[in-house]
Amino acid sequence: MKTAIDVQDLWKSYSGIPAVRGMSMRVAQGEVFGLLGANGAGKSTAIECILGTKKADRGSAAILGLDPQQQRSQLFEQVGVQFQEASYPDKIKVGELCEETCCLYRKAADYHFLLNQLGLTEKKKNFVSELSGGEKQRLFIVLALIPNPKVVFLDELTTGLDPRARREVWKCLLEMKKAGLSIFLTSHFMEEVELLCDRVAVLKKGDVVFCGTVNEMIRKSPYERLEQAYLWFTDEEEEIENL
Ligand SMILES: Nc1ncnc2c1ncn2[C@@H]1O[C@H](COP(=O)(O)OP(=O)(O)OP(=O)(O)O)[C@@H](O)[C@H]1O
Repeated sequence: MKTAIDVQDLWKSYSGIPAVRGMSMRVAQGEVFGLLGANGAGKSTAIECILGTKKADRGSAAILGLDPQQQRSQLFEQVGVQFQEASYPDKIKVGELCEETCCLYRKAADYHFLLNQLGLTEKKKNFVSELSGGEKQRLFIVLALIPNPKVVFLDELTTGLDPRARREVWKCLLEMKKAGLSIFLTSHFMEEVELLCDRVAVLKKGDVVFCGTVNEMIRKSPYERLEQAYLWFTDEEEEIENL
């Protein structure tokens, strides 16, 4: 199977305090891979080092065989990214933002088609600031898909959404998965992880403490549910009592 993302012994510290400690993992093309971990475990730092927007102290990362630092422009054309705190000017309309994003790419997708696929056609003339949380997240998916990417990175895409909006986003992601896209996501929702992810890695204070399928993760813990297994791997056992 072809490799979409290859991370080898990645290290990153801030002022001498390690945030990611020797992360290694491979994501196959067409796979949905989930990076899990508590707040501050190092997920966003890992994503930024993999994408090359932050420089790792040690180790290497390749996306589609390309070096994110040395081959930025080639990579930019093939990778879609949604960051946790994506911010756009308030006074821009949905259609305008899509058009501006399309201008950045040589082979941009037809954004009208994407807006339609994600149920946002009627919002084309609305200001981005007028969209609901769920609509905004769906717009971020559209923007991430505009490059016609082979790989997309989604950092806590459904955080802050109500259950129905979250399910709408899941439906979109399942469609993307069916279309063969490689997806690297972070999430705090175990239901989402179970539904979407082929494999997961669990980060604890910068260390990868588990990498494998959801079923393997449950089997390797003393528990029967993913949420309990996750808390066990991250040493938050006192929380399990409350589940
Ligand atoms: N620019 C920075 N300068 C200093 N410390 C940072 C910086 N960015 C992150 N950190 C620290 O690195 C650690 C990992 O942070 P990171 O944002 O990668 O975690 P995360 O797993 O993505 O968390 P969350 O789930 O809350 O988004 C945290 O202790 C954080 O305070």
